Order: sequence, then C-alpha cells, then structure tokens
Amino acid sequence: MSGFFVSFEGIDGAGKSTHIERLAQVLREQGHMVTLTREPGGTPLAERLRALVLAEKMDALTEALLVFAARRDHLQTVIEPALARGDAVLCDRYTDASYAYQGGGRGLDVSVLATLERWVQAKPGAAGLRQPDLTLWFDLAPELAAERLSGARAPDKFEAEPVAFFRRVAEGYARRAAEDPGRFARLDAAQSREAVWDELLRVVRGKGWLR
Ligand SMILES: Nc1ncnc2c1ncn2[C@@H]1O[C@H](COP(=O)(O)OP(=O)(O)O)[C@@H](O)[C@H]1O
Ligand SMILES: Cc1cn([C@H]2C[C@H](O)[C@@H](COP(=O)(O)OP(=O)(O)O)O2)c(=O)[nH]c1=O
Repeated sequence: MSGFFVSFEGIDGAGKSTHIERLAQVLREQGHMVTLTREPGGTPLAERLRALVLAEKMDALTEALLVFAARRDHLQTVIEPALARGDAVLCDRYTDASYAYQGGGRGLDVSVLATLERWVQAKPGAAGLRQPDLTLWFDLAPELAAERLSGARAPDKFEAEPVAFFRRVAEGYARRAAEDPGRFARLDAAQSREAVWDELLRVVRGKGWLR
C-alpha cells in the first residue's frame, strides 16, 4: 500500500487539532501505518525552530526562512521516509500556512515563498515538489475562530494578532485553494464538530483511503 500525505490547514482555532487525531485513529483501526506530525516542528531541530518562530518578534522574511528550514529537516528526516515506507502521513499545517501567514498575514512577496518552496520541497531523486496528496482546509471566519480561542491558554505570537491579520491569513488560504482546487478540500469549519467530521470522512473515503 503506497503512502499518502494529508495536510490540515486553516487559521488558528479552525478545528485542525480536533480532527487530525481522530482521523489518525480511524486510519490505524483500518490497518494503515500512520505518521502524525505538525509544522513548524516534527523533528527535534524543527521543534526548536518552532519555539523561536512562535515566541520571537521577527520580520516576515526571517519567519519564512525559519519555517522553511524547519520544513526541510521535517521532509528529509520524517515525511519522505514515512511515505517511502507506505505510511499515511497526517501533517498539522504545511506550506500553505507559509503562504497564508507569511504571505497573506505578513505581506511577504509570494515569489519569495515560491522560490523557497521549490528549493525545500524538491523530491529526493525524483522530479517535482513534495506536495500533499490532499489538503483539508478548515475554513472559518476569523471572528468565530477568535471566539473559540478567547478562553484558551495564553496566546502565542500569532494568536495574539488582531482579527484583521487573520482575515489576511484566511484570504491567503483562499488564494492557495483557488490555485490548486484538485488538492484542496474545503470544510465548512463553522459547523458542529460532528458535521465537520462527517464532511472530512466523506472526502477521505472519496480518495479511497478509508472504507
Ligand atoms: N466545530 C467546532 N465547533 C465549536 N468548537 C470547536 C469546533 N472544533 C473545534 N472547536 C474548539 O475550538 C478550539 C480550537 O480547536 P482546535 O482543534 O485546537 O483548532 P486548531 O487546531 O485549528 O487551532 C478548541 O477549544 C476546540 O475544542
Ligand atoms: C507551518 C507554519 C505555521 N505558521 C504559524 C501558524 C500558527 O499560528 C503557528 C503554529 O501554531 P499552531 O499550528 O496553531 O499550533 P497550536 O495549535 O499548538 O497553536 O505557526 C506560520 O506562520 N507559517 C508556517 O509555515
């Protein structure tokens, strides 16, 4: 069974973490080996870079260079080997988040992100870039997301941004989805948890990865 790569995307509070664990469990119950990971992070080095990105004030290009450095280590040491083994790789955020947060949120020139994407995601020993086979986009209005996070723990650097920032982030996701409709599946994240889950299952079953 060849591996497949699913990324979970959406603004903070959209519901990614709520569903990624549950999908991992269902896939394992149906006999898949699952690698569940996240970005920035997923390796000791990438997690150290994550801590810097989430805590330190820095300019957009610095942020982009750090998240892509984390991604390179993550791809080389976790994602590519897992796919080669035939695992189902579930990743909480990937490169679309760079376009949404550094591109949309921070206003970084998208051509810089495209260059980093080409350098970092070149497949080892094969043509083309490593992209998810499916991106589940939890689409939620920033105002609703802010409500969900209002009682949460102390916000990290991004969660402390104003709603206007998350509007730009959401627009960044919408642009990426419009550019690659074959890879994106938009989930209406404003629904109840169960309704979002049902929509997610329909998409994953539609790919033939779940009974
Ligand atoms: N469909 C939903 N309706 C209402 N609240 C939700 C829903 N999905 C998740 N939540 C809650 O919203 C908060 C953010 O969810 P989470 O899965 O952590 O989002 P993310 O990982 O996208 O930041 C959590 O408190 C979670 O319990
Ligand atoms: C992967 C990635 C994440 N981010 C940001 C988005 C998030 O606010 C933050 C990661 O935090 P997040 O995924 O929300 O983790 P948690 O649920 O523990 O808060 O990093 C970027 O700015 N660029 C990226 O390329």
